[in-house]
Formats: sequence, C-alpha cells, structure tokens
Amino acid sequence: MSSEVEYDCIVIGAGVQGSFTAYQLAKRNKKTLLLEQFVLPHTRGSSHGQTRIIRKAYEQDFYTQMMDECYKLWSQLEREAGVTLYRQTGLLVMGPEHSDSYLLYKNTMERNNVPMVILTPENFSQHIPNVILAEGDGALVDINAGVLYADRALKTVQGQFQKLGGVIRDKEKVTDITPGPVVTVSTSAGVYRAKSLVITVGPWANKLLAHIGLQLPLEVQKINVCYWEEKVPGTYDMKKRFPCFLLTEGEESDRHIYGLPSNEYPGLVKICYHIGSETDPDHRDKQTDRSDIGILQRFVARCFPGLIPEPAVVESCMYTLTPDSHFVLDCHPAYSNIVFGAGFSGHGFKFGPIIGKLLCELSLGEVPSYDLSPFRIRRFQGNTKSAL
Ligand SMILES: Cc1cc2nc3c(=O)[nH]c(=O)nc-3n(C[C@H](O)[C@H](O)[C@H](O)COP(=O)(O)OP(=O)(O)OC[C@H]3O[C@@H](n4cnc5c(N)ncnc54)[C@H](O)[C@@H]3O)c2cc1C
Ligand SMILES: O=C(O)[C@@H]1CCCCN1
Repeated sequence: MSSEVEYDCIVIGAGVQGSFTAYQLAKRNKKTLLLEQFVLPHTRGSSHGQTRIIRKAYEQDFYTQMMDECYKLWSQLEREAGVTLYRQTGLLVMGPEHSDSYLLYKNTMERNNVPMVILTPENFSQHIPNVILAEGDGALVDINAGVLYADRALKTVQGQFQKLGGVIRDKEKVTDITPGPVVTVSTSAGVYRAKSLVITVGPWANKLLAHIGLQLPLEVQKINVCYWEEKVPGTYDMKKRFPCFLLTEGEESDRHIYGLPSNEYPGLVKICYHIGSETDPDHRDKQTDRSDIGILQRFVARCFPGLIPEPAVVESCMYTLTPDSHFVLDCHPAYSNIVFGAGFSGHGFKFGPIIGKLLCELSLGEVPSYDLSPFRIRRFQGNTKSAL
C-alpha cells in the first residue's frame, strides 16, 4: 500500500515527546503524521502511568531556566483543552547538607530565584510530618513543584493534535527509513513521505537510528515502580499536599530514591529507586532484577514510619540513559531534515512541551529557542558510531 499524501512532517513514536512535537507542528499549520507501533494508549514505553514530577529544582541552570517557559506551556495546554494536568504539591529535596549535589540544587535554585523554603532539623517535622530526616541531611522545598497527570496529559496533547488536523496512526511500526530531500518511511501497514522526519522512539532509539547509520551511547534500563501501603490511609496523600520528594545524588547506594504522594491507588505511595537494570525494550519482562527493592525497603522502614515496608504494587517503566543524563536533541549529521529527541534519562516528561517546541523548530530548520549545546550529539565524540 502506498500513500499519495506527502506530509510536511512525520513524527515516529507517540510517547510524550513525539506527541508534543506533533502538536507543535500542527499548531504551526504543518501537515503532520504521528506514527506509533502499539495500539494507543499503551504501557510498553516510558510515558505511561498516572503521575510524574514537575519541578524547577535542578542542579543545572539550563534545566531550571527551561522550566520557566515549560510551566507556562503546560498551563496553556490545560486552558486550551479545559483539563487539569498539574497539581501543586511542592518537592522536598533532601541530601547531606554539605554535599556537592545538595549544594548544587540549593545554589541553582537561589541563583534563579526559584521560590523555596529551607527546612531545619528543628522545624522539619512540623512542615513534613511522618518523615524522618536523616542525620546530617539538609532539606528544602521547591514550592511550585508538583505532580503532572501523565496519562491524561498524553491523551490531551494527542487529542489537541487531532483537533488541529493532525493524523495519528497507531499499530504501525516503522520498519525502514529512506533519507532524502523527501524522506520515505515504511511501516508495517504502508509507505509515507514527508519533507522532514522527527524520531522520538524512547527506548527504541538505537534500533531505529540504525536504519539511518547512527548509534548513540544509550542504555535502556527497566525501573521497578513500587507503591507502598499507608498504615493509616491518607497520611501521605496528595490532597493533603504531601509533597513529592527526591534524595540528591551521593556516594551511598541508598540515595537514588524519589517518591510521589498517594493519589492514583488510594492509600499507596509511589517510592522508587532511580537506577534499574539494563534491558531490551522488546523483552522488558525478561528482566526480573529486584535488588533495588531491598534498598527501598530499608529506606521506607527508616524514613517513612507511616508506611508498611513491603511493596504492595510493583509496575515497570523504562529509562533511556545518556552517559551524562542530559537529553539528546539534534539533527542527523548528514541529513538535516531528520531530527531526533532521545535519551531523556528518566527526567524528560515535565519538559514535554519544550521538547516538542524545540524539535519542531529543528525540523523546520529554524534557530532553536534555547542553547542546545548540552544536548547535541557532538558531546559524545568517540561514543557516537556513525556508519556513514
Ligand atoms: C519510572 C519512571 C519515572 C519517571 N519519573 C519522571 C518524573 O517524575 N518526571 C519527569 O519529568 N520524567 C520522569 N520520567 C521520565 C519520562 O517519563 C520520560 O523521559 C519520557 O516519558 C520519555 O518519553 P519518550 O516520548 O522519549 O519515550 P516513550 O514514551 O517510550 O515513547 C516512544 C514511543 O515510540 C514508539 N516506537 C518505538 N519504536 C517505534 C517504531 N519502530 N515505530 C513506531 N513507533 C515506535 C514506542 O512504542 C513509544 O510509544 C520517568 C520515567 C520512568 C520510567
Ligand atoms: O524527573 C523527575 O523529576 C524525577 C526525579 C527523580 C527520578 C525520576 N525522575
């Protein structure tokens, strides 16, 4: 089957990044096709589930600064579609008070005037009851941080894209790409052509980029998404404004932990370990490593006395990590009309609206609104294998 229509742009992958890119292109009146291998919605990539953290608290200025506009774009989408996608809860950041990572968070937030409250060991439990602050840890709260309703956000942005005339074809796996001034994309069901192509296939990035002679230094990890039962229902509830939290990076293995208040499964709090085990996205369920759960159990027992230290629900999701945990946003070195967004390293959801805008700009050959040097592939130098 061959399609007669020539699109301005084809976007491959209807996760959060591809969906926002397609939406931005349609807003710019570009005739856009969004292709997805699975039937939508699905739970086999990185963007499923009900909740994600949104925050300005970052170690790097460039992320904190991008979030300024990003919050505005989220609320613009909420207004446009008439839905609620964000709920303010605050984000509690905890880490050894004098450690590099904790100080980077604190200083970056101060420098960028991010509204925050610094808690002391004396007033901590008054602000955050039922949590034990570790000895020597500092604590601060990013006041405007909160929760994004992830599944609802995806459905909303895809719906808005379609309202603007965009076409979504799910259950169509892209099997080949032929570069050129007009790019040809073959799927399990047809052949499509477009002036430009955006590849946002999450954990499948290297599988697809292989078709156009490019390999990035990415590692796909399966993350165990654990929910823990409250001894007294409501103790850590989102409605009571219990905050999201994260422990800053450190030497000890028990520091890579974060959590979100109970919401989607009433009485259950999401607390996860930020490091998973390597996996193949097509065989994710073969990866059964649960060694992180022991670390989480010890943490929960020590710091969350109101939770039963045994996970009540374990789901899974995937991270696609770059060596420096910064995103990849770039054009193909040989074909400037092929653009990709990859390696969102477990923290890309909140940036969806900005990633969409940037990938749209790159695909139209425009100067991007932000300095993309932290995200370009040339930073990997020897690590990027180009078969060209
Ligand atoms: C447990 C967990 C917690 C997280 N927490 C946060 C958080 O609190 N805050 C935050 O900001 N971020 C968070 N993230 C990160 C965020 O969810 C991801 O960065 C983001 O979802 C990545 O989106 P994506 O569009 O790149 O990938 P995906 O959502 O995986 O989308 C890629 C899509 O491409 C499709 N595809 C692949 N190959 C093909 C093909 N050949 N043809 C057609 N379609 C194809 C896939 O099926 C998939 O739908 C978290 C991630 C996980 C796993
Ligand atoms: O992107 C985020 O905000 C979270 C922080 C903790 C790890 C998972 N991602």
